[in-house]
Amino acid sequence: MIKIAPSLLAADILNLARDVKMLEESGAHWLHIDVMDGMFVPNITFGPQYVSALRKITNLVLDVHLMVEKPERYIEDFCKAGADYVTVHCEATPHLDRTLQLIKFHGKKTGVALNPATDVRSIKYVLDKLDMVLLMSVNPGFGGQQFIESTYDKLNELKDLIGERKIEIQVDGGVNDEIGTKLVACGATVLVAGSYILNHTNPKKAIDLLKNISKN
Ligand SMILES: O=C(CO)[C@@H](O)[C@H](O)COP(=O)(O)O
Ligand SMILES: [Fe+2]
Repeated sequence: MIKIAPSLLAADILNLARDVKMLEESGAHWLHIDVMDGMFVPNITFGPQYVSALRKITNLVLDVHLMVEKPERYIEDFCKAGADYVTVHCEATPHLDRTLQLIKFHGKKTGVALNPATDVRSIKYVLDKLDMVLLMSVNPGFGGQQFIESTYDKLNELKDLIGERKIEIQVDGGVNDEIGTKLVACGATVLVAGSYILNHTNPKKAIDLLKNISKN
């Protein structure tokens, strides 16, 4: 089954609890939390406090996407705040293997994110430590950007690299139902969608369309 992970970057920050309840009632599986530090990416967003506040109001999977330089500095904080998945960028640390071990040490699921220009082979030697790979289909930093078409080829390469291993394949950036259909055909198992879901006139309908992709 395809998992749908709305990005809270597109939620109304002053009505966060309302939006989370609406996403729960609309059938979202995960909540995707975009953490940006103003260094790895130009934008600044949320910290561990945001995750602990969410943890108090929802049982949905909290999927934390760290767009942060040297994420190893913050793994403990985000794990203790209640993250379920912690995803770090392979471009952001010289110590990817150690950082993944740290996430596992705290009992959480591991993810590695790859920017659009990063070769999938850069994660070849950490595959045995991964629960998820996140392919960025826009350049990280902002919601509402246009999907990058080369992501489909990259997905095919990633699937070959992963082989029979049980690793979730998440795609993040510019996803809608039409693009999602092609992504799932190429092997994506988790779809992140921010503006498509939260700016939709009927977010439940947007989630339903994404959820129904696997049945097509
Ligand atoms: O990580 C990021 C952006 O850096 C994403 O999670 C976006 O927040 C997705 O938003 P849309 O492209 O779906 O609007
Ligand atoms: Fe993200």
